[in-house]
Amino acid sequence: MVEFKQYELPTSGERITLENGTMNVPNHPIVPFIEGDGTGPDIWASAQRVLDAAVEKAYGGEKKIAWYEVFAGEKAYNQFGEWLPADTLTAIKEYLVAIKGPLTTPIGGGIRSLNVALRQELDLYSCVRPVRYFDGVPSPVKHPEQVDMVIFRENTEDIYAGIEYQAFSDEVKKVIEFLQQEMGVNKIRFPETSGIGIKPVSAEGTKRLVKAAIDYAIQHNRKSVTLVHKGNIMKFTEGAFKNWGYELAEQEYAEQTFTWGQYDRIKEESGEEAANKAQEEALASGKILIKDAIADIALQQVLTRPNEFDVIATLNLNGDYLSDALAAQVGGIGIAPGANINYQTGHAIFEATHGTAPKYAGKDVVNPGSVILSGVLMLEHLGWTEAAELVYKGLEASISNKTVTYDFARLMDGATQVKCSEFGSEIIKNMG
Ligand SMILES: NC(=O)C1=CN([C@@H]2O[C@H](COP(=O)(O)OP(=O)(O)OC[C@H]3O[C@@H](n4cnc5c(N)ncnc54)[C@H](OP(=O)(O)O)[C@@H]3O)[C@@H](O)[C@H]2O)C=CC1
Ligand SMILES: O=C(O)CCC(=O)C(=O)O
Ligand SMILES: [Mg+2]
Repeated sequence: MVEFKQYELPTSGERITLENGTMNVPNHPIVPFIEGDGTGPDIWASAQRVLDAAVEKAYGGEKKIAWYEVFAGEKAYNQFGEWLPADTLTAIKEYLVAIKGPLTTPIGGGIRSLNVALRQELDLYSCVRPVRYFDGVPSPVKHPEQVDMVIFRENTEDIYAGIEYQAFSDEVKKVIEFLQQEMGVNKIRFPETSGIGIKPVSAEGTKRLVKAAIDYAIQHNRKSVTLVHKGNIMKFTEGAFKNWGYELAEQEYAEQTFTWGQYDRIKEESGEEAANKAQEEALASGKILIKDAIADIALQQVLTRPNEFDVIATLNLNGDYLSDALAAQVGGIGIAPGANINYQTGHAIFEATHGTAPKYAGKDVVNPGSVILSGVLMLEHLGWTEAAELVYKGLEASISNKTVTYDFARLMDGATQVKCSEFGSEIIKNMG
């Protein structure tokens, strides 16, 4: 039996478990939730109502989520004097699947990101962010319906891991001295006034992420996985990510994939025509194309040629940039869901792509769509697809009736602008 230092045990529900790779979901699973900072309480309240209504409607009361509040961020600090109490990690480890609102990270000083800490502590190495279009959502591009991509962002490494030394500190002096004296580095432009950030990227970290992306592509009949990297400049981190990605595909998925690495080798040995033919045949036989793109041009091409991108596997920072940019194409960050998953342990935290949007905190105005859709990803993860479908139905109808929150209303002709809580009610009403 789990023991908490400060939290009370859940009063109802049962544990979700993972045995031999199979998840067992009881009818009343305990699901820890973190409300979040800023707009978190508004969007979480709306999302919880929508998810409960969908489950109730889909299963007539037979299934029900036993929500269990755990704490992080400002609420945790105010109640327990800690930003991320150990009990929160214990609870998520114990109950496997959790959902959270956004948490604030100060810029340039103060605490490090609690969002990143949760991903690192639980080793949630895959940040999965599907980007798809819902009919009627206002978009800045001509063909938003062509956007149907799923980003697999490595979630534990890269410059995002937070290994940084502040300019003028004793630590940074040591690091710079080491680099200059032991490693012969003479390229630090202003060594006296530099901060230093370190970017670890490993073969294991890359391969488990790319494996998750390829597995997803196979399970969901996707056509390609694009490895997005800046390997021309950062050869041994981003370049290695590309090479390890191809290596994994060729070693572990030879039957299911064809890579641009293979294409290049055939081209070199037998010419372009032979390489084109080999690729065509592989794709015609249903193999998934594993290709790559350098991050800067990828950011342009997801916009100009969206139908050439399907599943994307990328490093932590590229994935962060790419997820907000892609969200814009299909109507913005108000409907951009995500999941942080470790496919081995089964631990998963579902969360929106956006942050706390502090200027709207407590105003009940922002779009709860991202957390609602993150909840839908969670329902799908639990196998509760009937409930997930109901939320999609309610959301699609609310958008097509043009009864929407401010972010959509400001771009839609003839829209009725509703509050965050009212949008939740609208979705529930439109579930049918
Ligand atoms: N996973 C997490 O918990 C994340 C946390 N953060 C943290 O959040 C804080 C604020 O970050 P910031 O850079 O301002 O980015 P935010 O994503 O919080 O907000 C930026 C803008 O996005 C729009 N937006 C955000 N959420 C919604 C929503 N639900 N509905 C409609 N529009 C929305 C608003 O645009 P507009 O002004 O046009 O209305 C808002 O001003 C920082 O501390 C950051 O570290 C950031 C990202 C992820
Ligand atoms: O942790 C944060 O504050 C920002 C995280 C973020 O932007 C993201 O995960 O997309
Ligand atoms: Mg981000």
